[in-house]
Amino acid sequence: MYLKDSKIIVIKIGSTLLIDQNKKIRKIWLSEFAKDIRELIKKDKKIIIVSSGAIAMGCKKLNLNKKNLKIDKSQAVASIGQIELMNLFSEIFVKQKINISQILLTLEDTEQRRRSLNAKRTFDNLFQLGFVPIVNENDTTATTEIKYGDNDRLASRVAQISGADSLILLSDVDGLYTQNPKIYKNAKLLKEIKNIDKDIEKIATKSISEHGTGGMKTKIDAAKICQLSGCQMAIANGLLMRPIKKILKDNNCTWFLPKISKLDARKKWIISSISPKGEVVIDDGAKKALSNGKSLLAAGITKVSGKFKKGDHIKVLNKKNFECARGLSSFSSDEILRIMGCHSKEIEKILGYVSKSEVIHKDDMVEI
Ligand SMILES: Nc1ncnc2c1ncn2[C@@H]1O[C@H](COP(=O)(O)OP(=O)(O)O)[C@@H](O)[C@H]1O
Ligand SMILES: N[C@@H](CCC(=O)OP(=O)(O)O)C(=O)O
Repeated sequence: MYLKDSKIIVIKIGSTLLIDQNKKIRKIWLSEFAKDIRELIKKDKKIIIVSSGAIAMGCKKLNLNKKNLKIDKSQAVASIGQIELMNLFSEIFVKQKINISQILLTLEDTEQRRRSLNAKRTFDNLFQLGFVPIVNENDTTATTEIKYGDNDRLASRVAQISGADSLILLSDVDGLYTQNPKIYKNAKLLKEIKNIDKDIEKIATKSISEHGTGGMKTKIDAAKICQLSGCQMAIANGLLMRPIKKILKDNNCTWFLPKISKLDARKKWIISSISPKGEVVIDDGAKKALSNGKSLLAAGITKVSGKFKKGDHIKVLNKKNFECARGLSSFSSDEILRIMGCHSKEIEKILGYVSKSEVIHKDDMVEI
């Protein structure tokens, strides 16, 4: 599918792209990149940018060297640099009429299910409002043990949470090479990777630049997360002007292909929920419909138990009280109490507002 057909795209920008070796901000580059984003938005794509650079921008302002910073100092530097970073985006993106917002995440925000669902909701709402979220790690509060430390893995979690089709890690090289191309001039670019084996892990080494953090190692970790989320991931050269246009035109980068589809990844996540919040019992007609791959409608529900909210994981039981499916409810338990046994057409009248017609949509449900 690659980029052309992706609806939700996460793009990660490394610090090296925003600040050059002489500590100069690469404004022209960012302006060109903003044009790329404008083009994608025009094609109705939803974009999330994950941008590094808080520490690099803070170091620039304070005239410090990133390599010698201790963790507590770097947290203060990040807090100073994050404003600089967002001011930079704001100044440049406004010229392309792109609305931006800021989201600062910690490891806990992406690893705890409820918090990650909240983050997903915020992304969805920002898309609806027509804003491009710009994400960074909340470096000011994250300490070593609870820190991503690199935005490559953070970006892959953001891609997973937002249900992205593609993640692009823009770096200072064309992609993953057989050896570090900054050291070995005859290294060869690998264009497509289906399986991340030991050989791939071995060639992905650290960065040699002052501002880069994880090198290829953390990009491979990110690729592994993407492969299991049904998201394709590219490492591409961001130093070029209009880097996204270049990918669309030449595709001269490294693509990591997902191991499962996005739908399967979602279903795997649904089935692996450890604590469903409630249950609904269904009649034989509804059971038959589920076995035929249909959604669960209110008409087939005979009982509801537990207290749950819209979007929560629930169990579906047959009339003998055996679990036959699991899914994400489109209604709260209180709402289901009022609409169960009713025809879908009646729901709006009963609840007094417009809502979905399925209690669990087939894409949000796994049969057991
Ligand atoms: N096998 C490899 N192929 C490409 N780059 C590699 C490889 N091994 C190590 N690298 C290093 O990874 C760097 C990119 O990562 P990094 O500096 O962390 O950038 P970013 O800011 O984009 O995260 C390259 O500049 C290169 O020095
Ligand atoms: N959150 C940090 C980013 C750390 C990071 O991943 O940097 P990079 O390797 O340049 O993408 C910052 O904003 O400085």
